[in-house]
Parts: sequence; structure tokens; C-alpha cells
Amino acid sequence: MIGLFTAAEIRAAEAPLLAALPDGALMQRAATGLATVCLRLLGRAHGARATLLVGAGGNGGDALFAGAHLARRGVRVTAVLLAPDRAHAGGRAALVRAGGRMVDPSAAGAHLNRADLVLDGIVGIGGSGGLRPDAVAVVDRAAAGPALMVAVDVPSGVDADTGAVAGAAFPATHTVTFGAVKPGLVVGEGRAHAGEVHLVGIGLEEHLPVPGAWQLTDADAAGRLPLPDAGDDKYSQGVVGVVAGSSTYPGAGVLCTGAALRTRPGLVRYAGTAADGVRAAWPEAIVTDGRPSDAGRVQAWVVGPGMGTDDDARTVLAEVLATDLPVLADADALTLLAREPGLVRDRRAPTVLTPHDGEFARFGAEPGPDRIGAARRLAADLGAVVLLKGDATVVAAPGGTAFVNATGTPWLATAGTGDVLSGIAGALLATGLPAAEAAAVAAHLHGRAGQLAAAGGPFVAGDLVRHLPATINRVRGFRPGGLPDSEP
Ligand SMILES: NC(=O)C1=CN([C@@H]2O[C@H](COP(=O)(O)OP(=O)(O)OC[C@H]3O[C@@H](n4cnc5c(N)ncnc54)[C@H](O)[C@@H]3O)[C@@H](O)[C@H]2O)[C@@H](O)CC1
Ligand SMILES: Nc1ncnc2c1ncn2[C@@H]1O[C@H](COP(=O)(O)OP(=O)(O)O)[C@@H](O)[C@H]1O
Ligand SMILES: [K+]
Repeated sequence: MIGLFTAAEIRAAEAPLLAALPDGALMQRAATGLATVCLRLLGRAHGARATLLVGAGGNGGDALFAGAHLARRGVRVTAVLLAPDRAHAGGRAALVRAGGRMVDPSAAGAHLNRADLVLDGIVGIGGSGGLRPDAVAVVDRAAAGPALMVAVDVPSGVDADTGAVAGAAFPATHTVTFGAVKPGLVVGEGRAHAGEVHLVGIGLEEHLPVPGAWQLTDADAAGRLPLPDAGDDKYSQGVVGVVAGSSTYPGAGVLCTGAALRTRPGLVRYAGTAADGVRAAWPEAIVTDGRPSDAGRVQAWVVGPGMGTDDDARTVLAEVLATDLPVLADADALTLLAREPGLVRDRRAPTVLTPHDGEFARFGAEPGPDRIGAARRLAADLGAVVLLKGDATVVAAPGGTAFVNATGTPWLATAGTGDVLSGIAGALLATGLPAAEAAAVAAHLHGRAGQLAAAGGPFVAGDLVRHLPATINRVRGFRPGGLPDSEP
């Protein structure tokens, strides 16, 4: 798993190293790694042009020292000093020694128009709030030019802990981050601003605490998927019960049942008023048009997609929640639970709630820009795992542990894909995985299935179900590592 660390955790981990190492050694490690990634991205040194945007703190120091490395390799480097009297003195001297130049923001335009690479060293983990107006003008100019946009540690203007952007932030195509991945690079608005994330080690590893948030890799997901063995029968790795769809909306029942079957094809039982549609689509499922209690024994329930919000739906939901089994509640079940949250709070067995933003807001507050924080608050309030859907889906457990999903594609924004996610997660819950892990692995597989399906062009939710077996195979075979690379 890839740990996600807050700025405070990183600063605390840096402290013993800063005390033990010679002055500036940590910054040299960061700058050397940064320059290495920049050269790789540029693909050449001689003839290339780099413009550094340099702020007042250590982040600008990184950019200046990296710029000196690039200049020594033959890159034409110009630093734009946004706070000329406070820019890192050692970094400025190093850049000048290496043959780089320094200019005022008023002269930045001509350089930014011709740059192959722009390095954002305006502000790092010491930042607060969005870009200041003087920086906005320079960053807009850079973004309008042809350069690769590379953020140093964190795109300036992005909150490293939450991914919130208050105002404007540097739109990076790549972010070279030091010591550990920050949550703000992979969630919320920060995710889109960070582009591809490159992690450069600076020796913090042994000083970092156990993180409160994680990203799963393919290997992590694969390790949590059970393989049937010789001793198994159709019951032994978890039977899923599905209550979804209705006579008016059979599709949700069909998609959810199909996704559960395609994830863990032991046995799926369906109970509900879309029984005819489900039976026709999935002869493998055991189907009743009666109540959940008529369905037979299961190890986990999925309840909610397309089932309606009338009195009958409420009765069925309460019946499922009254069991001592893990329950995943989605869609219409969330609408009902927002009215009666006691139904979840009173449970002892695990519950997973899978809201999109609109469903989340029905519980009392919009998710807002801090999506991990929002999911954690609702999870703690209800005593349930909350999976908050989005381009980076967040899973939070009531105790605070969180996962940020690393897979997916905007092509998933199509009707019915949420029903598929519910089916996948239900199948994983039935295998006995801890609820937060089941939700996180489900989001990972769902996103990978979307990526695989999108390779063939636009797809619909049913295509996602069809891609699940190949997705599971691919996840098992993929090399570990959700992030593209890691510099020594
Ligand atoms: N401590 C260390 O030795 C190391 C620090 N490193 C780098 O140093 C950074 C942290 O350095 P600092 O603590 O000096 O902090 P920063 O360089 O992140 O920012 C601090 C400065 O930026 C100003 N500022 C805050 N918000 C701003 C905004 N929105 N717009 C413009 N200016 C803003 C502050 O007034 C302050 O002067 C890291 O992100 C990393 O890039 C790395 O070199 C690794 C080692
Ligand atoms: N822009 C996006 N990028 C990546 N994934 C997305 C995006 N928009 C939506 N998704 C994913 O698509 C799914 C949509 O689920 P949901 O809103 O419940 O749809 P439905 O109710 O139609 O099934 C979620 O898993 C969500 O994370
Ligand atoms: K930065």
C-alpha cells in the first residue's frame, strides 16, 4: 500500500534528519531527484529551456538547486523570482555559478513563451490558500505556453493535506514530490492539478508514522481477492444477497447481480421485484420475488440501487439492516437512511454506504473541498464505512482510516456504473474482507474495469460487468506500484 502523509507528518519525519545531516543535505537530495526527473521528462539537456518560478521558501530553494543541476547539463535556465529579496540565497548562488539567469516577474513572459519546462517552486508544504494574484498572472502565462508544467513537491495553491484549492493553483502535468505522497496530490481538486506523481525518496521512510490514509496498488487488491481452491464449494467463499431494482427499474438489479457474479461467482441470491429481469439476464443467480428472508442464507447483503423509496422499500431495508451480516447500502437505500440514520447507527455488523455527492449531502452537509475529511466525519457519525464516489473515490472507516482510489476514468460517469460498484463490493464483503478494505478493493477493481473497457471506446455499465473477469486477471498479473515510478 502507498501511505499518504500530511505536511505535519512529513515535517516531523524530517526533523531528526535535519538535525543529523549537514546543513542543506536534505534539500540537495530533493533537488537532485527533481533534476533527474526533469531531464527524463525533457528527453534532452542541450538546447532545452527551463523557467523556474521561485517563491520565498524551501520550495523555491529546491527549484533553484534543481535548476543549477539542469544548467550544468546544458539546459538554458531562467529563474523568475516572485519574492526577490527572500528567495533562497544558497539556491540563487548555485544557479548563478552554474550559468543560470534570474529575472523579475515583469520580464517572465518572453521566457515562458519559449520554455520547454516550467518548474513551479512558488510554494510547497509551507503554503496556505491559493496562489497570490502576482503568481496567478505568471502561472496563467506559463499554462498558455508550450512547456511541460512540473510542480515541485506540491502544485502551488493546492492544500497538501486535503487537495483543496482556494482560488487558483498551478496546473501541473507532473508533480515531483519528496519523501512521501501527500493526500492533496491524489484527491479532490489537487488530483487534477498534480498530473502524474513522481515520488523522490529523501530518506524519510523510517521516520514516518503509520499513515491515516492509503492508496491501494494492483498487488494490494490482488492480495485481497480470494482464489477458489480444491476444498471450496459454491457456498464456501461467501454468498451475496442482492436487493436492487424494481419492476419499473429492473436494470439496477441486473447490473448489481451481474457484477457480484462476475467478481466472485460462487453464488448470488436475489430478492426483489425485478426478479423476472434478473432471472432472464442471470440464470446462474437464485432468484425470488419475495422478501430478503425468503432468499436463503447469505454472508452479506447489497441493498438499494433502483429499489425505490416507498414504504415497501423502507420495510425491506430495515429487514436487511436488522440482520447481523455486513450490508452495503447504496442509492435509494441512502435516501431512506438519510431520513432515518438510526437504522445504521444501531447496527453492530459492518455497514458500507456508497454515496455520490448528492446522496452524501442528504445526510446533512455537502462533501466540500476536503473529501477525506468529509467522508471521515460521516463515517464516525454513523459508525459505518463511507465510500464517497468521485474521480478519486474516498473510503473512510469509522475509526478514521481512509483509502483514496487510484484507478478509474471519467468514462465511468455513465448511468448504472454505481450499481456495478455495489455488486463488486457486496461480493467482496461476502468473502469476509474487513468492510473498509472490501470497499477500497471494489473501487480499485471498478476503476481498472473502467480503464480496460475504455480502451475499446465509450462503454456502458453492462460492458463494465463483462470486463470484470479480465480485470481481475490483469490486476493479478500487473506489476506492483500504483504510482508510475520511484526515484532512488
Ligand atoms: N525542510 C527541508 O529541509 C526540506 C524542504 N523541502 C522543500 O521545502 C518546502 C517547504 O519549505 P518551507 O517550509 O520554506 O515552505 P514553502 O517554501 O512551502 O513556503 C513558505 C513560504 O511561502 C509563503 N507562502 C505561503 N503560502 C503562500 C501562497 N499561497 N502563495 C505564495 N506564497 C505563500 C510563506 O509566507 C513562506 O514565506 C517543501 O515543500 C519542499 O519543497 C525539501 O527540499 C526537502 C527538505
Ligand atoms: N469523472 C469521473 N471520473 C472517474 N470516475 C467517475 C467520474 N464520475 C463518476 N465516476 C464513477 O462512476 C460511478 C458512478 O456511480 P453513481 O453516481 O452511483 O451512478 P449510478 O447511480 O448511475 O449507478 C462511481 O463509481 C464514480 O466514482
Ligand atoms: K510548488
